[in-house]
Amino acid sequence: MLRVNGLRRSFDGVFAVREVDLEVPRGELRAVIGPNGAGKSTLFNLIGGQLRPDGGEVVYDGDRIDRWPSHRRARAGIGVVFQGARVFRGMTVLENVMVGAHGVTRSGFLGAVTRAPRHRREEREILGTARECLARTGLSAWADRAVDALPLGQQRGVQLARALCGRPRLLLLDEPASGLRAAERAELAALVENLRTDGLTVLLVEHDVAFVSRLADRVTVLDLGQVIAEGTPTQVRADERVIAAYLGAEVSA
Ligand SMILES: Nc1ncnc2c1ncn2[C@@H]1O[C@H](COP(=O)(O)OP(=O)(O)OP(=O)(O)O)[C@@H](O)[C@H]1O
Repeated sequence: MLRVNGLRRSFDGVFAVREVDLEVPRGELRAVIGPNGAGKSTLFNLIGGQLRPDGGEVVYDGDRIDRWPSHRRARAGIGVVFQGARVFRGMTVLENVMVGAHGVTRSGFLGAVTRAPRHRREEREILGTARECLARTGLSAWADRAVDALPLGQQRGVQLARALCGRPRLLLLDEPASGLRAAERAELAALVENLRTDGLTVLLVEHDVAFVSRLADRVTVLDLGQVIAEGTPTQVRADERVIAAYLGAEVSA
């Protein structure tokens, strides 16, 4: 489903991602972990299309996509939930989720605003999709509530539902559990697990090893922009290079 070969990206001459190889089969939930500054978000943005690589390639479903703009990747089925993403305040939960579908309709958001007949038809389709995605994330009962009124855990659910509205086949999640309380993390984990059971391929970038251990089929560990280990959660947790990278980060923090 996703193959990354020799991917490189530097900022001001310093490598953030250095010769990274990654292969994620269809239907797998892959976690990418690593200490602060390991290059996780950079890798995420190189796959999602927010950044261009200096070298190497990203192949998605047989197509080389590393020069494609992010909206083309979205249309091809790559859904993204960014680190620290915000909900649209002042809008309802349902409206927040509908925004996710506008990007993939032919008329887009502008068409929805001008309300031509075809756009009205698309608007109805979008509404249906949004309701379906809210149901998938267990948020239907909140559809007409102001999104600001929801606790942070459920706001993350709204972001997930918004990404699902684009009907992704590969879902990229950057630290979705950050800032959540233990019970909210558990709920989010259950939600992500359900998506995987539905057949979605998921790439989950996360700092917290415990969170991914329960969820991931396999884990790729980055440190200083390079892959230092890859395997099942049990394998990487026992890996000496991984332990050293995390301990080193704590000592220097
Ligand atoms: N836009 C940028 N401009 C300059 N340097 C950057 C930029 N983005 C990332 N970096 C640098 O690249 C390195 C990797 O950063 P990145 O954010 O990818 O790591 P990370 O593993 O996601 O860290 P965190 O867990 O803290 O989010 C860091 O040294 C960072 O300072």
